[in-house]
Amino acid sequence: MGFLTSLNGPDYDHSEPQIPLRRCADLVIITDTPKGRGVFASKSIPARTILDICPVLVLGIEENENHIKKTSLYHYTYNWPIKDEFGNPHVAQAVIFGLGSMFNHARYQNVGWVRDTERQLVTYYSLQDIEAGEELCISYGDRLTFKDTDNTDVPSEGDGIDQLNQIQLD
Ligand SMILES: C[S@@+](CC[C@H](N)C(=O)[O-])C[C@H]1O[C@@H](n2cnc3c(N)ncnc32)[C@H](O)[C@@H]1O
Repeated sequence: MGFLTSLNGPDYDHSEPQIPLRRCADLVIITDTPKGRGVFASKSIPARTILDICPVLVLGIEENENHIKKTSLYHYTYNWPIKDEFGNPHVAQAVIFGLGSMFNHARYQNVGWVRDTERQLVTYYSLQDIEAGEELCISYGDRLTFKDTDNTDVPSEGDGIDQLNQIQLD
């Protein structure tokens, strides 16, 4: 069985209401980075280490449109697939508790994640060996609402290219 399969597979007994949680101990938050707060490795972390298993709050689509979109919380939400009463798919937003909301964006991310829609969890894991002192980042996609401090290739304002558009977390 593969590593990712084991995140959603036999490790979890879906008939049990009890969900095992795991967080890697070798992580710190640094508060004064160019990206604001960020998650960093305090020791080296091997590839495919589970970093955090985070519970999720799925927001109603109208709740998000009418309220959350007007607040800073919106910049911490993930796209979350849901189905309506007729089984039609929609994309809602979800607040991720735990470290999931603290990972900054990098185009070359070293953190991957797996969504468990049934149990409303996201599991984060290292995609590669990570050195002590390295920042742990996910990719938010290529439509960002902010200027990426890592990416010096972003065209300057006035180039007519609207790159800093909407956040897109998957
Ligand atoms: C989900 S939060 C990440 C945690 C955040 N840094 C904090 O201090 O709470 C997303 C916000 O972090 C900042 N951010 C994340 N990645 C960034 C990057 N590559 N360059 C600049 N700012 C970034 C942006 O302000 C973005 O709206």
